[in-house]
Amino acid sequence: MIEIMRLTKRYGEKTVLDELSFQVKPGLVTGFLGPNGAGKSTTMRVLLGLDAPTSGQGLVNGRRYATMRHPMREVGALLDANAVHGGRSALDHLRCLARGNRIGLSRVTDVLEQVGLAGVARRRVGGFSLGMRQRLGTAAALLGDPGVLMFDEPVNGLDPEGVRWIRHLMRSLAAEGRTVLLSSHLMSEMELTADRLVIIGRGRLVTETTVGELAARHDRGVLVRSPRAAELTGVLEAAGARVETEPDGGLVVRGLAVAAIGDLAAGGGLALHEVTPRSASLEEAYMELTADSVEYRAGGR
Ligand SMILES: Nc1ncnc2c1ncn2[C@@H]1O[C@H](COP(=O)(O)OP(=O)(O)OP(=O)(O)O)[C@@H](O)[C@H]1O
Repeated sequence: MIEIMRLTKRYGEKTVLDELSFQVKPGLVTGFLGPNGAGKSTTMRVLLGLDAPTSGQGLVNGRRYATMRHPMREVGALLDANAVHGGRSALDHLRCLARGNRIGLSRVTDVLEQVGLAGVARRRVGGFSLGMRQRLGTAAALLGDPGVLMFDEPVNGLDPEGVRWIRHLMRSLAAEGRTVLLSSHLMSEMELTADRLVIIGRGRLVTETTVGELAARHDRGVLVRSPRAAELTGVLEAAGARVETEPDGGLVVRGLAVAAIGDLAAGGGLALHEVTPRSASLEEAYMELTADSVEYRAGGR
């Protein structure tokens, strides 16, 4: 369990986190989304004791990171895949971490297998591609078999096979009952991986939701065409739908699912020539939600 409680972080005049509060529950993948500069990395850094909050706090299993005796056994994190000594081998890097955290060396072999790096374990990390470093960072996060895991943009640098692997790994870690927090600025990635979504912008909570809820909230109705549109409107409205007629005669129906519209039309003997759900894509919904909090935007918009 991760608890962010009224977390505020200022750098000089700049407020990076502004009374941010949310919780991340076990057994789920929680997607942590926000535009560039929203404060995702800063939140994770505070949780890991790498940055001190200006006020408020971030707790893992009810405790601050700094007070944990063997932190890697409680929380594993991948923040920056490049933050590793290039002169060492993957094996030495992990062994060193294991010793420092009183973790049995057999775990090193296990996690190297798990992330697919067993074959290159003795190679110098300096020669690793970004994707391989992401895997090594993931291995380090998993080393202490922690119940809480945090990954900052873990798919950066991974090829499609690697992206699929990470997605599967996140889901299986959550299925084992672990708390998984996964940051990204890409909704498309979260759509496939996350159960819950925590969306922030400019250091503030925009919304806590699920993929399904977000899609429903941005439902734009179902476009229906029928040669007997007026009669169909009556039937649908009688069933509780809100129906608007478009200039070209199409009906935009809200409050009824596609199947219900089809059934009602069939029941009334009314032919349908088109039934198209017009839900906004999750990406559009996310862009709308965060439009006011985008800090860095290309010119001309
Ligand atoms: N040490 C620092 N000093 C001053 N400002 C900082 C510092 N670290 C981060 N910031 C600022 O804090 C803001 C939030 O940064 P953060 O990296 O947490 O965002 P993010 O949501 O992770 O973004 P991204 O998706 O780009 O990684 C940014 O505007 C950044 O410039």
